Amino acid sequence: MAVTRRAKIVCTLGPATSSPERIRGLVEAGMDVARLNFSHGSQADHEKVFNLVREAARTTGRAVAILGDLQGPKIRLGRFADGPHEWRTGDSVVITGEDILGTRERVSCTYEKLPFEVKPGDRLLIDDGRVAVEVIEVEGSDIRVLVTEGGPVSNNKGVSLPNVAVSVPAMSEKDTEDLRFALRLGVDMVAMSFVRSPEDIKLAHNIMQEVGIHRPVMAKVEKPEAVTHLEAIVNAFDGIMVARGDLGVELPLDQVPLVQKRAVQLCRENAKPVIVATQMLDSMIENSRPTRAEASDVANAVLDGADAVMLSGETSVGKYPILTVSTMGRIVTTTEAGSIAVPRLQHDPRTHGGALTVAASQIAKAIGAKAMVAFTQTGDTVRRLSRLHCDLPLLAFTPVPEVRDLLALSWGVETFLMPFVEHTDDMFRQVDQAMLGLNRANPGDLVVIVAGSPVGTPGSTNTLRVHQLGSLVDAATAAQALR
Ligand SMILES: Nc1ncnc2c1ncn2[C@@H]1O[C@H](COP(=O)(O)OP(=O)(O)OP(=O)(O)O)[C@@H](O)[C@H]1O
Ligand SMILES: CC(=O)C(=O)O
Ligand SMILES: [K+]
Ligand SMILES: [Mg+2]
Repeated sequence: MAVTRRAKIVCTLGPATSSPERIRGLVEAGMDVARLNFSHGSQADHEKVFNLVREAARTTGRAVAILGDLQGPKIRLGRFADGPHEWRTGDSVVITGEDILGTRERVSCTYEKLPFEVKPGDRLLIDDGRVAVEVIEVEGSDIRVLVTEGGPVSNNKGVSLPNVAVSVPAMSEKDTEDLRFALRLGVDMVAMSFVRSPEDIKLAHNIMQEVGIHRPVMAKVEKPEAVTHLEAIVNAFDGIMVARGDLGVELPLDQVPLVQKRAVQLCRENAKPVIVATQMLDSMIENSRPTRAEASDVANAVLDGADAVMLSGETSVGKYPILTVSTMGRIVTTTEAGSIAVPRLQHDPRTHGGALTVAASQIAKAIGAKAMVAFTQTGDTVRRLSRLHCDLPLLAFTPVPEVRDLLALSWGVETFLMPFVEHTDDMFRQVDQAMLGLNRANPGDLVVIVAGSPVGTPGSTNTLRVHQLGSLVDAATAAQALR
């Protein structure tokens, strides 16, 4: 059974990737998760691409999950009446809390209280720090600023205030509406931006409760508060995105690499999926080849042990979206083919699931098994296998669609949505059907199966079986295979 790429690829969709052809191209190039970024575009735009992704997944037969990424409490510039402008160093311009259609000289921002929360001398960074301005004075709703580092400005660019604790709520009205919309649309998972506390997940859960649709929620780590409470946030949420774009503005830039490594390791210790995001192949927005530094960045995220790597502007607005995905896929595959191991877990797994999965991977290697298989109701067992980054194929069987969807993010996991298993014989039959039916292995090959008993009871992971494909083995045969 050939193992190809194991780390997953998340692609942000946008104007460059809104046509059926482009979306199909992304899927064929290896997109595992499509990110709908609610910071940009209308709900109608997102609905359109949502349907195109589902369509492309169906026609290609590839599993593609859809992530709805909420804007979060980010302050942004409003819209300009007449396209992008250049703010030159030394220019004096106005950012206003008033809701106006902007000009080069005066543009609105999405947080009307901003004029009351800044003071002369404060530094504002626009578009992930590409443009910097300093507050000169505040007159009513107008903040007069001096451009200290010039550059282009355009619609909805982010505004960060690294040293100002602004009092924006964790979910804006827009976020609430977008979340309701995304849930009803059918997204597979949700990301909350600018998470500051483990409690923030409750805001999403409340809305899920109200709508009656529950989906996994990822926390985007892009605030100093999230770095401070990282472990609690990893525990509270279903996974993490290291959102390096805003993180590198909110924190001194030089801290980003270590936060990335710490977040990836913490997620692995806790068996939660982790995405490394932003600027991974940034120069491919314009060029058909990435820089060597960018190739190394993707490779190093994989070697850190990330479950997934993400493309943003490269696929949403870039010139070479599909080429970028295939380039990223190649870098990942080549890196994984090298014999450099990801860091070891820093703790010895002690939960039943944790200990059993470590044993399963050792046994699988020792007996030359062709794959590891996990039966899971929550996804937890298979995430515990995934975090070990074992070379063998890793198959998850679950009757729960939401579990399959979140597993789209987990390193090396291929998921089969299967009917609920009542007896162990059903379990073996499902494995045979998947592996032999799809020509993934031959009769007589061994696989190691981890499951719970009684079968189908969440949290009961306690069974490890060696199964010979094509035979309904009993315990004696399994024991013999183990010898
Ligand atoms: N749907 C869209 N319509 C118009 N412009 C877009 C759209 N999506 C992205 N862009 C442009 O591409 C840039 C990069 O895209 P990306 O999706 O990474 O946005 P971002 O603002 O950096 O993300 P985030 O809000 O999550 O931090 C954006 O800043 C924006 O200028
Ligand atoms: C992805 C994202 O939101 C960031 O990097 O800031
Ligand atoms: K967003
Ligand atoms: Mg961000």
